[in-house]
Amino acid sequence: MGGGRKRGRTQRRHFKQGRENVWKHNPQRPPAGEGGEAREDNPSWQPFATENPAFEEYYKEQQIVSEEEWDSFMSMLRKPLPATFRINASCQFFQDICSQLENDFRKSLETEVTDDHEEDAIRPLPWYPGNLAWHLNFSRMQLRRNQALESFHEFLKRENEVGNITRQEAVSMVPPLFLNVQPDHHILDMCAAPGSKTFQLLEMIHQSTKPGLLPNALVVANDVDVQRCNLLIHQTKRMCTANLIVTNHEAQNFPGCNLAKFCSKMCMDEAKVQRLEFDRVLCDVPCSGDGTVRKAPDMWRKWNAGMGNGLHHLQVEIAMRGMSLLKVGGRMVYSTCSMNPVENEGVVAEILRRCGDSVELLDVSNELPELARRPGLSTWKVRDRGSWFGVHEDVPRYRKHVISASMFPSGKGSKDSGTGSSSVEVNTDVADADMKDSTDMGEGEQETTVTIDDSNNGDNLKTEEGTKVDCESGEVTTSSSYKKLNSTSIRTEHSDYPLHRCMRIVPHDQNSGAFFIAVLHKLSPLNENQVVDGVRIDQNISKDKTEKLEKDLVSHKASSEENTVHQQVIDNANVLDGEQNRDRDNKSSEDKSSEDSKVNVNEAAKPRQVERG
Ligand SMILES: C[S@@+](CC[C@H](N)C(=O)[O-])C[C@H]1O[C@@H](n2cnc3c(N)ncnc32)[C@H](O)[C@@H]1O
Repeated sequence: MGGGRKRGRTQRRHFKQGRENVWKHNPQRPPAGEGGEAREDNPSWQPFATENPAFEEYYKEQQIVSEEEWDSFMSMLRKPLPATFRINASCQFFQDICSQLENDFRKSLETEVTDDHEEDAIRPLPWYPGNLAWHLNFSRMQLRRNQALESFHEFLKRENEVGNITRQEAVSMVPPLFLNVQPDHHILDMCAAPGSKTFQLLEMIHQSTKPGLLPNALVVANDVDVQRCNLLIHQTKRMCTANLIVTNHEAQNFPGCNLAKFCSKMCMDEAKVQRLEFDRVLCDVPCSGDGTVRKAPDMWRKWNAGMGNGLHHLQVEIAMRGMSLLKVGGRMVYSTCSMNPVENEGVVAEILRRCGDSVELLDVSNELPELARRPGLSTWKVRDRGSWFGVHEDVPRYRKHVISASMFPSGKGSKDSGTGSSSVEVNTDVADADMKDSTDMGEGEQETTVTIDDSNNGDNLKTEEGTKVDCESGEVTTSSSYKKLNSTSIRTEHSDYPLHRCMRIVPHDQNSGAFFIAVLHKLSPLNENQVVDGVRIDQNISKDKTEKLEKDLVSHKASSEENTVHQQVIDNANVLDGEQNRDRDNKSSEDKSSEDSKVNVNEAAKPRQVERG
């Protein structure tokens, strides 16, 4: 307990220091001595600059909302985000908490309503099942400062601390709901920290289990950042569950795990080792986070188009690893708190391209009907160093290693694609982004920390030929092959995939943050080419590469046969999926045919053309 208190204080100190840094950069900082603390109730003064012309230009061009609603969209983005929380339906005092909210607070807080559009001080979110999620007509700041709200604030803090409620941004509660979790599921949360969605998943598996009994389900919550894993553990220990494993891996290289069901002697027999496959995968990837701007207003200052471009490949690789770890018949939800199509529809389209007929994008329009959402985009553009590109072919050759074909709607690369379309690295050339989620934070937790190295995305950028390009005007001041394309006259393309099935949540539809969600269903095992090191199936793999793949597959098989490990969960880092499955009794899988997963090495090494259209 003492340690927890200490950590809380340290986090608060870091949070304050973070604020101070924001103040330093904020030209609208109130003059000293004018009592100038951030005051949301003073309309004439904003604690942060809530403008960024590049941001506005970008999203206007991407047409994420219509021209008519642009002003409502922008003005909602500039408003502080109302606080929301979720009740833990698996907790002992669940009924008492519900009745306290309905019968006491809902009435006693009525007089505190300040928003003309809202009648209730607190109300359940209509789309969340069982009235378990609540919306407050107060921001977190108001909650802290308003005397009349003090007892309510104390209630929230107390119940949050013991795990009876969780303070979490409304839109962040959406992805787990689309997983349709059952109490016997194996669930992988690939990028889990700080753990709000993990907690939600734990609530779901415990909710339908009788008190005192443990569900058969297992949640594996992973994050690459060890400090954030600490936050994740701190968050999830409130659940007192035995059904959680926290891991610290790169999600894109998440190891294949085998379950040894019986005692160690039996494990000697390879036939008894069972591969751990997941019925559900949550792929809530690191993203530019611009959908959280209402909660993290320093995003206005930090935002640049390169942030999304720089994360696209990592997001694809994480999602592909998730897909390969998913059982046939299972669901994976891909989500971001970004509005950027390069991080959203662009990634989903690339997953569909790589997985071919093995994966479908589900139409979930009949699930959570009260949740206001918009269809995903089928057309978008890519912005790089001040220029817009609608097709990959128009990207200058020397930028093709950064701006790859997979970022575009068709995913089709030009002949001079360079390595771009098969790159699996995070493009630190574009933005060195250390993305932190800010959708879910309780009291005393840290606020968003987004560290973007935008040195390459400043106003004036140097091209590789040493030519200066003005990012916003796009003017080239000396001769260069990097020519500005007028965004209205550029060629654009349309994706053939049913990307309208993706869901976009926009802030002005239901007074929330912005979010992106896609629900994917695995229909059959992935072809090995689809998962091996991100090798693109739509490329002609050279003979050399094919031979190398064959060799790797054979040598992997040999080594995995030599190294039979005897432990309860056997961790085979970075092994190829199908290969690992081979020759094993794979009864746990819902595979429609276990024969499907027995891939012939020579067959597997051949490129398979499954791209549509
Ligand atoms: C959007 S946040 C996740 C929020 C979390 N799902 C929740 O609801 O609380 C993204 C997380 O991805 C983690 N991350 C970044 N790169 C990663 C990688 N390569 N593998 C695994 N996790 C990664 C970050 O540390 C961060 O905690």
